[in-house]
Amino acid sequence: MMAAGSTNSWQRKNGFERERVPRPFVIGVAGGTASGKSSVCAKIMQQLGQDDVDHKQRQVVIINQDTFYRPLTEEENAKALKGEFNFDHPDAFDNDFMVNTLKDLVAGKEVKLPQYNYKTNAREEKWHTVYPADVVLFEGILVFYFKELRDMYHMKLFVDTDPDTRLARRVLRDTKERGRDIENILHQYTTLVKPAFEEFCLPTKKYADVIIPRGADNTVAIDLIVQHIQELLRPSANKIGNKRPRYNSDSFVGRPH
Ligand SMILES: Nc1ncnc2c1ncn2[C@@H]1O[C@H](COP(=O)(O)OP(=O)(O)O)[C@@H](O)[C@H]1O
Ligand SMILES: O=c1ccn([C@@H]2O[C@H](COP(=O)(O)O)[C@@H](O)[C@H]2O)c(=O)[nH]1
Repeated sequence: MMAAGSTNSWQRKNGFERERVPRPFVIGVAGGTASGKSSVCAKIMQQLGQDDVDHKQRQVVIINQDTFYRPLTEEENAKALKGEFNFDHPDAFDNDFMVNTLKDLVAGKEVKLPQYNYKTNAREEKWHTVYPADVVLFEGILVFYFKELRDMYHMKLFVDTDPDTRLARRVLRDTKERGRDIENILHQYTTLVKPAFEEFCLPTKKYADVIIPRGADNTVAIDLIVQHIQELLRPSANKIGNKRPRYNSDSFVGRPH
């Protein structure tokens, strides 16, 4: 008889090599600006029952790629204030910081991260701690662009929302929440955001495992993704030879902290 968790030669030959679902389970969530990436992640987190959990105990964490914008020079900052700095180009990010942070989270380490301030186009001085979790959602416009990052995801989601809808949402959001005026938003969007989306973000859609049309409105897609995560993280689903357990939508089964 074979011990639970071990593989026999037939299983190895037929690709049943993976014994364990990786922890943390890392999910990349890409998509254009204002496509609903944050909203989709928030819904996943909520449906996994993690909303009311203290941040130190959370089994699911959301990391926003905007956290990793590199500090600007004075000259770049002057351009940014006029909507003329390209925040949608891969060079706008501190790539090492981004990759090392994700590596640390994958290694089960806690990390310290700044809060990004869209009004000053800079990181806040005070940094906060993100604790190890079972599921890491890493979301941003270019999270599929960098191969080193791409290789760390166990699941890749692309939030695919109509560009007119995205622009309308961006105008509302950036006037209300990011201290911008409409002229500045439209100038930045037409000269930088849209061309960069077409050059750098849209071509990465091909890497997605799941494309989510209409973002957070797509409850069917979000329900399926949440069910899949719950099933993957159920302890008995980690063992080859064990029967798949019945799905229980009431509870998220993760590592006790
Ligand atoms: N389904 C929706 N209907 C209406 N507004 C939405 C919807 N999804 C997102 N929004 C709004 O659009 C803006 C961008 O959404 P967000 O989830 O932050 O997108 P992203 O993270 O891709 O930039 C936010 O102001 C958000 O409240
Ligand atoms: O200082 C900044 C930093 C970023 N942006 C814009 O933000 C979006 C990315 O955030 P989403 O939440 O995905 O929309 C990107 O398109 C940048 O243009 C900015 O304007 N200023």
